[in-house]
Amino acid sequence: MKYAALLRLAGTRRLLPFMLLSAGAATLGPLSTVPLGLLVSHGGAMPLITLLLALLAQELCTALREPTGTATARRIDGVLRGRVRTVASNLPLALLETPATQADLRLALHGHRGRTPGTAAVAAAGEASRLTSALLGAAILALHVWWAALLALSLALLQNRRIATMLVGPGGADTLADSPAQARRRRRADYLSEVAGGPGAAKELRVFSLQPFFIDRYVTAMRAFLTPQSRGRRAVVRGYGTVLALQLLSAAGTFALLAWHTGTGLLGPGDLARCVLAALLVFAYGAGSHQMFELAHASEPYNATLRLLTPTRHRSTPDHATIAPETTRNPRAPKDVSSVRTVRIGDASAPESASLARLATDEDAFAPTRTSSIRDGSVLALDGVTFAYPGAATPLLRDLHLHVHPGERLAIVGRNGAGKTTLAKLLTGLYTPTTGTATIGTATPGTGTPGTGTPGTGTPGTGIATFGTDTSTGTTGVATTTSATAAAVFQDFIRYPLSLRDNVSLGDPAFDGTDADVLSALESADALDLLDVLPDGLDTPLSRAFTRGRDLSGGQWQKVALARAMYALHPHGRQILIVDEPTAHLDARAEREIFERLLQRTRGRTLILISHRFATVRRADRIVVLDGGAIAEEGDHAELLAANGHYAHWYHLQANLITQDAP
Ligand SMILES: Nc1ncnc2c1ncn2[C@@H]1O[C@H](COP(=O)(O)OP(=O)(O)OP(=O)(O)O)[C@@H](O)[C@H]1O
Repeated sequence: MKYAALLRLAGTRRLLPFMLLSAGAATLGPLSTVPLGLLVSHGGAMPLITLLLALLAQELCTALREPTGTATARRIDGVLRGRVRTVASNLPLALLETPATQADLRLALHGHRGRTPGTAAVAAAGEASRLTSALLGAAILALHVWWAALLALSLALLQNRRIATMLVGPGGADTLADSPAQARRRRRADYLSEVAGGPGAAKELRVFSLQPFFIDRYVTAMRAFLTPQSRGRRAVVRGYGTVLALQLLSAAGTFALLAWHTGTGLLGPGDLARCVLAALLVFAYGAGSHQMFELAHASEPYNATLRLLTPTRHRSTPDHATIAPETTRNPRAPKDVSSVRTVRIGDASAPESASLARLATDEDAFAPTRTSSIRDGSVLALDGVTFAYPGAATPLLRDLHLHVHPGERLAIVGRNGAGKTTLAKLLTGLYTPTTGTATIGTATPGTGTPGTGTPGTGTPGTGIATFGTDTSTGTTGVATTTSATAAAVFQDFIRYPLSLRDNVSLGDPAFDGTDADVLSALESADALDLLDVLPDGLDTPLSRAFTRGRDLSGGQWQKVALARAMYALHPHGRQILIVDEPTAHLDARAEREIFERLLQRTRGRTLILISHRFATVRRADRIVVLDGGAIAEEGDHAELLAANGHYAHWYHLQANLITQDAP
């Protein structure tokens, strides 16, 4: 029923032909028993023509149902996937990154073995059509010999149920294939197959002669996956014996009854023919159908989609922040903030029992809820922020207080894994604090009205996004933002398989920049010389998957990512730039060049720099040293050297490394 309810998502234009054809396929078989009976009992051209037309129409309905069903399923899946994408793009980043959310997204967007909620909805209609046909057949049979109808129908229902249990019920062969243990084995085998045969690992495999090792592991993993599955399949083959026995019993019993009644003269030849055709329709239901697989396999993608579209089901953290005047919610926020903008994600009150069909058509619950671009000024503040990744036993960062002033150049340093990138993501609203408050907004006092911010709207220059503990409900606020205030280059920047121009101008798709802007960004990232090696200049696709496409070296890609961020810093562009190890792949000359231009281009804007290179870090206005989940030291280069703590130690260590190697 839950699957059939999804059909309405397809819209009348697609649904109507499909439903009409399904109804035709369901009823024309039983209806053709009438001309058949007449033909056998009285002969004549009319019943013959009617019978032929009925059979032809049934064939047509069955054949045309296939493509209309596919179109219906696609439309339903399109609607659901659109919803899922909207929700995913509004999920808190830390939650989006969890394996559980990723698994749900994979299922919701790609289905399971080609089965989706859409294919299940169509299969549900198909099953309903088969059942209708069987019931009508049984009714026709009952008109003549009611106990033959009872026998055939009850055995057909029994067979159908038996097949369903055998194939897809608990312990059935296909549930075995879908069990978490089997899914793990399958993933392992797939991974090993990819490593052993894919291009990604080919270099290392050859250098270390690892192919035999991985092939051997793959064979073992595949065997571990296939053995229980073959056992399950053998059980199915054995189980089919029972179904076959029931089928034989049903056919023998029904036909014996019909023969007996024919012998007693109760059934004439026409009645007998009608009854035989009606009985065959009932038997067909007992034989099962591929639609039963469709229904069973769709449960995983259906449930994953339901979890994603029902935020309260899915989230391990509370999922909404309410709109409230900033002063009541965030007493420690900077005084010059001008208004509050709070972000709502989905509908936190969505009932547990909500059906997917209803959720998918609830316009209010999933309207895009991004904050507007806030581009004027840049207050960044963390107040008493503690942050733990979902599922982590202990917080990574504890009770942090950090205010970044507009125009400040702040460097964050610390050991690997200290939480520098995480801190930068908190500062820009990409992550939401587990407790405490992160404030992101403007420094333009006097504009805007506190508490009037509406998600998705607002005037640039008056907004402030506050994320954190929601004192009105006692929950911890979870909100997301695209961090429209900030441009960023993270360590895992994206290598878009698009043209060089697109790779740069994606820094701000809303900015109608020219090629001159793209070239200027490339120049700032010391990447102009790329144009000498790319055959079609800015139009060259940066992927070898395209004709005349080119791949780039690690350093060249990093320059392109930097150029993308530089592009976002156009005169009306982003006010904050985060660069996470921006020069890790670059040679010393390029590093120096780029850093100078970075400082120039971010003049008057906020720069947050994460780097292990102290030659770069030392030029920041303020350096924050993260250690043990807290800010251990804070100050400018000279102050931190004088303090003689971690920073001084690491700085001297790096300096010594270079001077020791010097001639
Ligand atoms: N999405 C995530 N989910 C769970 N844990 C994460 C996630 N991202 C990072 N971590 C964990 O948080 C810790 C801090 O990571 P982070 O990237 O902030 O460190 P970092 O100081 O920037 O490190 P590095 O100097 O190596 O880049 C690490 O232990 C990491 O494993």
